[in-house]
Amino acid sequence: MADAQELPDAAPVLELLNGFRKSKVLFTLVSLGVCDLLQLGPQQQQQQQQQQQQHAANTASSSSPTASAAAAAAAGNSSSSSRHTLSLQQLARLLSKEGAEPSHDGLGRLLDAAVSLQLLGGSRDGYYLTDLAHTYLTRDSQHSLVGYIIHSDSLLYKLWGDLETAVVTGSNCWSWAFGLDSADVFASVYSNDAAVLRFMRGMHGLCQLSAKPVLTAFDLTCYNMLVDLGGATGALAAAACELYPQMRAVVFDLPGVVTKAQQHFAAAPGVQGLGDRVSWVAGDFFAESQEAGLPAGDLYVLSRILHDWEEARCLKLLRLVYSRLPVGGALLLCEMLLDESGTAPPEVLLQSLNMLTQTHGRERKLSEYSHLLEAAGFRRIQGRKTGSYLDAIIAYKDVAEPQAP
Ligand SMILES: C[S@@+](CC[C@H](N)C(=O)[O-])C[C@H]1O[C@@H](n2cnc3c(N)ncnc32)[C@H](O)[C@@H]1O
Repeated sequence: MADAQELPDAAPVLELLNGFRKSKVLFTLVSLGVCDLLQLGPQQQQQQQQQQQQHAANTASSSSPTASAAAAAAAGNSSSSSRHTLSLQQLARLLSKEGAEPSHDGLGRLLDAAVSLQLLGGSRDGYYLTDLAHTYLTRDSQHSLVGYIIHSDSLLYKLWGDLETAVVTGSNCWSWAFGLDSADVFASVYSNDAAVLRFMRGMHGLCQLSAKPVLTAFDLTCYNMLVDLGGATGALAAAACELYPQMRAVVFDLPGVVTKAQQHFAAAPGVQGLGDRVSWVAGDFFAESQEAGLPAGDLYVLSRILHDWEEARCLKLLRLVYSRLPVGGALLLCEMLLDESGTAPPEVLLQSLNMLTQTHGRERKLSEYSHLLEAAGFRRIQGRKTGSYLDAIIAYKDVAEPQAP
């Protein structure tokens, strides 16, 4: 047996072994709403409690300010230089459910772990949000990742719990983890109204992270009408209109998603103010008769769409886009690019496993996207690593009909 000195350091194994614990601290901190409470601070908390009491006493009053209005006001006032602090006792009281406070011991351990992970600062006498948490872990932040964190906690964590089965069978985990339909992925993702909104909030936050880098990876100044297929909340479409003053955009998505986008996101920061430059159309890009359904444009976008599907459906969608584009038009793909070796970067390989647990798709190399795009008729295909969450690929329609392969 090898001498102890010859053993490789076990630290990387222990780091991997414990990785899920860190994720779960983040998930629990956010799902309990600790960061939102710290963002509000004691004054706003008191104000909010008074408003709730007033509201309860006078339910007829429709002009009572809401908690989120108070949160927005607090968000406006809050900065890293004027941090709110709440003690363990205060937080426990604010987190009471039906009069029962959470265990001070349990909550204290969670909060101290969050301090060690640089999500919070302070100690039991007074915790506060770090800049990181203030920006990404509060619901009302313009850059909030709370939606994707809640989605990860409520769905992905359980789907990944069945990774071994996914690996052995080569298919997603919806039926094992939730008893849902593994064949109809989006029917499973959108299993109820709350799930639709949760997924959309998740997509919104992540999309905002890389919208600018993917939209500036290539020169898009000559396009006037962007069609974002599967564009969900309109985050990317809105960012495109902000970056390119000549551009208008239409977001195409499933009917239930479009309804929610119009209800909940049309007034979101970044989307609001663009007037009628961003609009939504409901439909199904896999429906049989698509000629009339898909909006017309000179720049189509597929952002995190192809990674949901196997090659046959990707090709079907790419051929449809090609047929709808005018000559001179382009398609922008926003996806994570695998290196040509197929063994890096790690985050893309992990995302490909993530797609295995929940979709029919995978992450791909530029050469694999090129192959699909060429088969659909596209030419002059270029890929760019953006250094951000998503990479960009552009492909052009130079001739009216796809050439025979
Ligand atoms: C992974 S999300 C990507 C959302 C957005 N493009 C982004 O990057 O944040 C996939 C999107 O495709 C939409 N979608 C799935 N199947 C669709 C279909 N058959 N027709 C239209 N949209 C669809 C979903 O509703 C969802 O908004």
